[in-house]
Amino acid sequence: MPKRDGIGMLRYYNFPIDGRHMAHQQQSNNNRDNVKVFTYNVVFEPGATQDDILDYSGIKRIIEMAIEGFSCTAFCYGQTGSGKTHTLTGPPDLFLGKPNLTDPRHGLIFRSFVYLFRLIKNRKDFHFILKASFLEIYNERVIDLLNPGSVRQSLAVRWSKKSGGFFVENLFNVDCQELDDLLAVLEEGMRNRAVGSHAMNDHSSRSHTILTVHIVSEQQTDGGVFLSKHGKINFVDLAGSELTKKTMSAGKTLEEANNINKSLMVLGYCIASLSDNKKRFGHIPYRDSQLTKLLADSLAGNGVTLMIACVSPARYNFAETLNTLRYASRAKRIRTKPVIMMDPREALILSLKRDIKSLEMENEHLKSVLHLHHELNSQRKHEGEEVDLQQIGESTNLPKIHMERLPELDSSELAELVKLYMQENEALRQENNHLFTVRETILRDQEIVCRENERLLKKLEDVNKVCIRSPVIPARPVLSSASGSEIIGTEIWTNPQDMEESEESERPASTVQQTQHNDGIARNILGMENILNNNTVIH
Ligand SMILES: Nc1ncnc2c1ncn2[C@@H]1O[C@H](COP(=O)(O)OP(=O)(O)OP(=O)(O)O)[C@@H](O)[C@H]1O
Repeated sequence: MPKRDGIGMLRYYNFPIDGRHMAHQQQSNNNRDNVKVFTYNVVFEPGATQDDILDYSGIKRIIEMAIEGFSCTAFCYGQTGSGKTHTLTGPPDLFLGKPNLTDPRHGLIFRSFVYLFRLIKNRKDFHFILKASFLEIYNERVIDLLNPGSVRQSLAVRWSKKSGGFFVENLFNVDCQELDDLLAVLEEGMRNRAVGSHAMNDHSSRSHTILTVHIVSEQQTDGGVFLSKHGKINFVDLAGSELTKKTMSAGKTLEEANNINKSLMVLGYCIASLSDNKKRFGHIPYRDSQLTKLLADSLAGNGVTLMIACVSPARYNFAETLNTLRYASRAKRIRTKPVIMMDPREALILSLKRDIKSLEMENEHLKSVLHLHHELNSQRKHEGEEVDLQQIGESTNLPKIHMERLPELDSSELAELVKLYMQENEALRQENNHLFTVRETILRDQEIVCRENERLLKKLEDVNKVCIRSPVIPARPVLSSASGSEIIGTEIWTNPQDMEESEESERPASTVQQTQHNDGIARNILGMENILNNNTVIH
């Protein structure tokens, strides 16, 4: 059994072959070049149980995402009689009497509800509010399966500017505190949905159904703010595409089949356009059917969608199966950008809170850097060094507000606080930039002085070498009185006649001492410069 979560999934029964085998089987009849290869995230063989579908289809991850605030959808697609309803809800007789909760035939919806409540029970730090609705689209009319009324009045599908999507007006949304409430919604809807029979299925769905569970999760954050996320999960059981010749539909069933096929065709156009990189940003004909209006968000919005393609491997159904396989692999190419749905006011508060926190941190950091410079500055001043640094303002104009108090502020006050922080941080940034520029200049000066020092040291060495080699007549002070080893203002001269003698003769004390004496080297360098430029006579 494959174990990968994914958006595309294939289920078939009765015959042990998958989509790839199907193509190979056909190829023996036709040309070898006609082999069709399709790839899906998971392929379920006939032996797969309902539990396997829950474990390996990826639906568990989808439910977790719905709890985290994403808009999720799981839908079954395929020709009539291929097992869509069986996969989602199990056989229809499950809902006739009192349901047996341990029946292994229960489908994906029932199992997902159990899994959902298990997850919710484990997340004690959240408060959950669950609501469910169940509708069907029958002959392009939207009917509330939880409140169909005696005449099965249809509801209007409208566009919401606020949410930027379509919604069904006056649809019943039932509070579901317990698992039983959700199961009751499922049972009620299954009892009310339109079912008919034709040559290919005794219990054929004559409508598309959408069961939606809205999950609002509330959590108290560190700052005391309550954050709520609005996730949802749609379970969509599409009516099967029908070749009316095969189903031998007539009268009412024929009208139903035409409407089913028409809406599936529009769904096909939408999927084809969305999966084509050139067309996906163009016009998508969502408005051409009620089904695509209500699935628009799942197909291309900010949601996550799991598609389960159901096929019949019988040779008799080859054309329909190939169609479904193509449909599913096209749908697999659609890319959505899932986002967590939050209350806009709470999302604003959360983002402002995040801004304040990061600005506060930046503020602290900038202040500490400035403080460091300030200390350095005072130290230098103390040592008598002249440093031209700007004085640093210790105090700030920011109101000191504790994080716990933030929830009490309304969004305009929060925005004002963010503005103040931004102004203050901008000023601190500028001050810091100035200090860094000064620092850079000082470092550059220091480097120049060092280089100059090195140059002079080298010169000094050269001079010393010459002095050592030359016989030296004792130094005669010419400028101020020279003391000890210092040669400032000392004239050194050599007598050419004494050259030979000089090698044996003792070096003058001043020179010897100077080469051994490294203290006050900087002053010596200055002195030597003087000598080289003015007084020294070297023969
Ligand atoms: N995996 C399966 N294992 C056993 N029986 C199955 C399986 N899939 C489908 N069936 C049986 O096949 C019949 C048709 O299945 P189902 O009604 O689920 O098809 P459908 O795709 O929903 O058809 P329609 O589009 O007409 O509603 C049912 O009797 C169902 O119990």
